[in-house]
Amino acid sequence: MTAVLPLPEPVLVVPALELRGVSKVYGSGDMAVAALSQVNVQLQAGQMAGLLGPSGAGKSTLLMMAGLLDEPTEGEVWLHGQLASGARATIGDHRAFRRACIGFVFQKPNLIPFLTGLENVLLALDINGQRGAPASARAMELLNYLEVAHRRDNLPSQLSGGEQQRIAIARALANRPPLLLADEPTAALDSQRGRQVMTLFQRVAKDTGAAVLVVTHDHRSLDLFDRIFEMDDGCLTERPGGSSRTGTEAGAMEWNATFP
Ligand SMILES: Nc1ncnc2c1ncn2[C@@H]1O[C@H](COP(=O)(O)OP(=O)(O)OP(=O)(O)O)[C@@H](O)[C@H]1O
Repeated sequence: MTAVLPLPEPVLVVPALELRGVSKVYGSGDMAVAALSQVNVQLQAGQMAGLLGPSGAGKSTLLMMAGLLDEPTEGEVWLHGQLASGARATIGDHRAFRRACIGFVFQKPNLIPFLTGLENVLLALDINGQRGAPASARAMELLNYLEVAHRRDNLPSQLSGGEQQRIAIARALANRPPLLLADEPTAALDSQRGRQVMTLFQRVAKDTGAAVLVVTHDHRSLDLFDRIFEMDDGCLTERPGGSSRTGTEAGAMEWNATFP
C-alpha cells in the first residue's frame, strides 16, 4: 500500500501593501476633483514597483493613501494584513504605525541642515527610542550599506545631491520598515546618479524584503523594476513586463526584519 504523505500547509503570503477599491475625491460640489478612481493593487514583500503617469494623474495621491498620510474617500488600505482605513480599521494610530513601518523618500532629501549625515540618521533612530551604542552601530551600518559612510561627518550643504539622497534613504530605512515609498526620488539628479539611487532601491527590496513603491518620470531606469504601474486620470493599470523577478518569485519572499 502506498503511504499517503500529508500535504504541506499552504503558505499564506500577506501582501505588504494592498489597496482595495480605493477612490479619493478632493473638495466637493463643483470644486470636486476625483484624484483616484477604484484603485486595486497588491504589492508583495521584496517587490520593487514603479508608478508612472502624467502630471496630475494621481500618483502622489496614491502614495499618500499607501503611506497613511491621508484617508481614502472610499475603499480600503491594507498594510501587512492589517486594515488601515475606515470604521473596521485595525491600525488605530496611523502616526505610530507610519513611524515604525513605513519609510518615505521624497524628491528633495530634506535633511536637517545643521546635522551631519550620521546625525540625520541617528535622529530617525532616536525618534523611535533607539539611542547609544546600538543606534550608532545601526546608523553606521546603514551608511556603509548605502556607500556613503565616508561622508558621515559632513553637513548636507557639503554633500552632492546623490549623497544627500543616499543619507535620506538610510534615514528612511533606520527603523527597518517593511514598506518604502518614494516620490520622484531621482528627479533632482542627473541620469547617472539617478540610476545609482534607483539601483539602491532595487538592492533594498532584494536584501531586506521590503516592498518598494517608487513614483518616477524616469523611463531610463524602468528595467530595474519588478512591476510597472501606470496611472492615468486616477485609474491604475499594470504594464506587462517589468524585470525577471515578477509576481510569485519576488512575492514568495519574506520581509527580513534583521537586514540591513
Ligand atoms: N489637496 C488637494 N486638494 C485638491 N486637489 C488636489 C489636492 N491634491 C491633489 N489634487 C488634485 O488631484 C489630482 C491628482 O494629483 P496628484 O498630485 O496625485 O497627481 P500626480 O500624478 O502626483 O502629479 P505630478 O506628477 O504633477 O506630481 C490633480 O488634479 C490635483 O490637482
